[in-house]
Amino acid sequence: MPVQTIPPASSGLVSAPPQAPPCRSWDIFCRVIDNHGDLGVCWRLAVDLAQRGQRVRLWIDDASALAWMAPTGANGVSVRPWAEPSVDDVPGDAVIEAFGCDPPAGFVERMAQRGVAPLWINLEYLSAEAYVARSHRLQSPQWSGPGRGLTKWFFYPGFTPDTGGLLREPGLIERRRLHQAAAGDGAEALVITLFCYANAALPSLLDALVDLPDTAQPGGVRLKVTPGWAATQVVRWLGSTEAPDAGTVVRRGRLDIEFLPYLSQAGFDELLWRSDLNLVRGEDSLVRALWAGRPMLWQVYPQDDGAHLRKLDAFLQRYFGVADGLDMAAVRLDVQQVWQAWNGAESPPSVAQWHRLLAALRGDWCRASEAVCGRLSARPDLTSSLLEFAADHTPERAGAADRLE
Ligand SMILES: Cc1cn([C@H]2C[C@H](O)[C@@H](COP(=O)(O)OP(=O)(O)O[C@H]3O[C@@H](C)[C@H](O)[C@@H](O)[C@H]3O)O2)c(=O)[nH]c1=O
Repeated sequence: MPVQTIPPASSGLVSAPPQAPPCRSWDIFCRVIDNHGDLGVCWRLAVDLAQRGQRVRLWIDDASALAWMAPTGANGVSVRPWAEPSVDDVPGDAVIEAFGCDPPAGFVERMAQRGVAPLWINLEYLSAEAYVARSHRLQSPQWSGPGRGLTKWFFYPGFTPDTGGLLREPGLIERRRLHQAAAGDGAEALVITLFCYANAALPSLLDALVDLPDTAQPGGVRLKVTPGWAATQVVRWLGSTEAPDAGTVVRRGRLDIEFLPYLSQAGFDELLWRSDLNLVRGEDSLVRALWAGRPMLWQVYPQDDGAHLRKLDAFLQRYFGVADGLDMAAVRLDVQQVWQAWNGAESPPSVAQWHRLLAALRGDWCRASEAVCGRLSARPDLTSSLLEFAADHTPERAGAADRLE
């Protein structure tokens, strides 16, 4: 494979490793608990590893969503049903257990029996909270059970250099910028993408969009509504009970509401790139909205004990820390407040507050979002960190380090 030329680190465009890493085989285990994020993250990681020359098997208990998320599959990724292994299923060089999903006991036994034990990684959820950096790369020796004698390593994605970083395929930001440049500035209508959970602040946004004065947005607004919670709530706000077919557009004043089908991940990313405001949820679409370089509001997966609000605060601190010094003073307070309200921590924003934010979408807020993307994407990405971790933990290297101590 040819050595790639990469721009200098200061440009923020570095996204390809300087040299192809040695080919290893990876097993990724994923259980679909709820929603689409578990599979979404595992699929992106599997494809990213495969595109960097690795061999990947993705073991999954429910692959049905791949029919729309990845209808064409991906070279180098083999999707396997979650099951006890057959005699031919020799564990690969590295085994990733996504989100503590407990691979089948028989597979873990095989890992312990392998001549050279695989590197066993528990890939955790993304958070900006402080425990992430503290827990990243901690090891947990297995004293009993099928994996006895093996070590499991905790690997945390994150926003800072002392974490595993964020998923970002090589060349992604460059491709996104080219796509946006080709689409040209400012389609007439303001485009807003809606992907959310049950959200008490949503009606206030819809009311504000219908009330948006002609002078504020002469081209009107196009709201793109994803299937599921988003569509159900918009339908309720429209006073209806049944979600219309995908592709249907409903008009209210100068607001066009378009009901979308499920898109492939690539199509979903492009949707975010073409939007002026991305309302996203969960961790995977949060990251993709950051890479879109456009204004966004994130709804954290709600938890009964309020843990999501701590997660939100930690993220906002990080986000506005990264945005420090950027020219978004005029909207900063509104963005922070509306972000809290979007997560139920405050009462829904007023129509006037929404209007102030909407007015900044193609101005300060947009420029700040691109700058935040540039700063975050200058850091190593998650797949590169995993490959580096695997290189540091090949048995030969680990053995050499042991001998030196
Ligand atoms: C709407 C849509 C989403 N997607 C993809 C993008 C993402 O990979 C995935 C959505 O994942 P997320 O953004 O993470 O949101 P989510 O809400 O679906 O997933 C969540 O589930 C909870 C159980 C977890 O605890 C959360 O951490 C989170 O992962 O679906 C498409 O590919 N096409 C689409 O049309």
